[in-house]
Amino acid sequence: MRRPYVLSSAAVSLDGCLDDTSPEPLVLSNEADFDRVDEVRAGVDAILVGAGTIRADNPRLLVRDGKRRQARVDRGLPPDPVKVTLTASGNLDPEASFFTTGESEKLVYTSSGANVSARLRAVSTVVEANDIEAVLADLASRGIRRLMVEGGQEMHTRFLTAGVVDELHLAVAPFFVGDPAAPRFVGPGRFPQSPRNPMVVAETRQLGDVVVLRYLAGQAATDFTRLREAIALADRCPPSHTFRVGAVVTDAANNVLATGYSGETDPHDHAEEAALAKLAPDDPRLVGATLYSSLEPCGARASRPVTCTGHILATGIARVVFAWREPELFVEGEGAEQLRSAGREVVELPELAHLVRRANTHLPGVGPA
Ligand SMILES: NC(=O)C1=CN([C@@H]2O[C@H](COP(=O)(O)OP(=O)(O)OC[C@H]3O[C@@H](n4cnc5c(N)ncnc54)[C@H](OP(=O)(O)O)[C@@H]3O)[C@@H](O)[C@H]2O)C=CC1
Ligand SMILES: Nc1c(N[C@@H]2O[C@H](COP(=O)(O)O)[C@@H](O)[C@H]2O)[nH]c(=O)[nH]c1=O
Repeated sequence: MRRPYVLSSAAVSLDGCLDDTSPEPLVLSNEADFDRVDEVRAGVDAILVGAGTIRADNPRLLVRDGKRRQARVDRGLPPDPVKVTLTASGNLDPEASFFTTGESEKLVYTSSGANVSARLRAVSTVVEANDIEAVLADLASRGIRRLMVEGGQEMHTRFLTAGVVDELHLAVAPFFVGDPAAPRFVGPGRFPQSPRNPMVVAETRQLGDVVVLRYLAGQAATDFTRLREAIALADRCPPSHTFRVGAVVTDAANNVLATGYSGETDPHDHAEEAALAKLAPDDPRLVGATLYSSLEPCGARASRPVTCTGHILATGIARVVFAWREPELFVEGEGAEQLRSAGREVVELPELAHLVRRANTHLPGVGPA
C-alpha cells in the first residue's frame, strides 16, 4: 500500500501520562522542546490529532516560528501543514481553533454513517474512511508524504498497533502525574514492536530537563542500521587523498550480499564498486536489492570510465540509501538525480552525514568534524 511516512510524537510524564485530569492541558515540554516540536511540524506535510484532543486541548497545530514558515513558502509549500483529524461521532465544534486558525486545508476522516453537521462540512473536507489504512491511502492520494501524529492516547494506540508508525518521538518530562484516570501515551493493544521485535533507538537528546527519545521502526529502522554499518566500514579504508566510503548491499529480505570500502583492492576503488565487483550484475538476488553507501554514489568520475551510478544501473538494485551528498571537491556529482530519473528509489539520511564527514576530514574543504 502506498502511504505517507508516519512520525508519531508525544510528550509524556515519567509514569507515561499525556495529560492530567484537570481542565487545562498539562504542559510537559519546556520551551526548547516546544521549539523542537515546531521544527518537526515544519518538516511534515500534515499533522493529525484525534477528535478527543481537539475537544480536550483546542490545539491550533500551526508552525509558530516565522523563519520556518517562510522556509516552507520558499520551498513552494503552504506555511502550515494540512490539519487532519478522525472522528466517529462527528462531535466536533466548527469554532474550534483546529478549523478557525491557519490557511491550510482541514481534513476530517469519519466512519460511514457518522452524523457530520453542515457547519462542520463548511469548514473542512469530510472524507469517509473506516480504518487507519484507508485514512493513510487517502492522505497519500492527496500528496501527503510525511504525516505527524501528535495524539492523543487513542490515536497513538491505533497507529502503533496498526504497524504504520515509522518514527516515534517521545519527550519525557521529569515528573509523575500519578492519577489512574489520566490518559497514558498508549492503551493496551497488540503492538508489532515487542521484546522480540524492538524499535531502533536513533537518537537521545537532552533539552534542559526534558529528554527526547527518537525511535525508528520497519524499513526506516532497517535503513538506519544498515547505513551505520556502511559508514563503519569506511574505517577499513587505507590512507588516501580521496573519499573514505563504505557500502553494504542487501537483498530484498535484508540479507547482506556484499560489502566494500574505498581502496579495498586498488587505490581507485570506490566502495560501491568494490561491493558490486563481488556480485554478477545479473545476479537475481539484486532484483529488489538495496545498496547502502555512506556517500552519494558518484555520477561523474575522473579515475575510471564507469561511475558507481552506472554500476548500480547495470543491476536490478531497486533502492539506494546514503548519508552524505557528495560535496563537489573532485567532480560534479548528481548521482542521486541520475538514479532517481532512472526510476530507482533514493533515500537520503542526512542525520548520519556528520559521521561521514568525520571520516573525511583529511579532504580539503571538509574541515574538522
Ligand atoms: N502530551 C501530549 O503530547 C499530548 C497529549 N494529548 C492529550 O491526550 C488526551 C486525548 O486523548 P484521547 O482522548 O485518547 O483522544 P484522541 O485525540 O486520541 O482522539 C480519540 C477520538 O478519535 C476518534 N477516533 C478514534 N478512532 C477512530 C476511527 N477509527 N475512526 C474515526 N474516528 C476515530 C474518536 O472520536 P469521536 O469520539 O469524535 O468519535 C475518539 O474519541 C487529552 O488529554 C490531551 O491533552 C493529546 C495530544 C498530545
Ligand atoms: N502538552 C503538550 C503537547 N500537546 C500537544 O500540543 C497540541 C497543542 O498545539 P498548539 O495549539 O499548536 O500549541 C495539543 O493538542 C497536543 O497535541 N505537546 C507537546 O509536545 N508537549 C506538551 O507538553
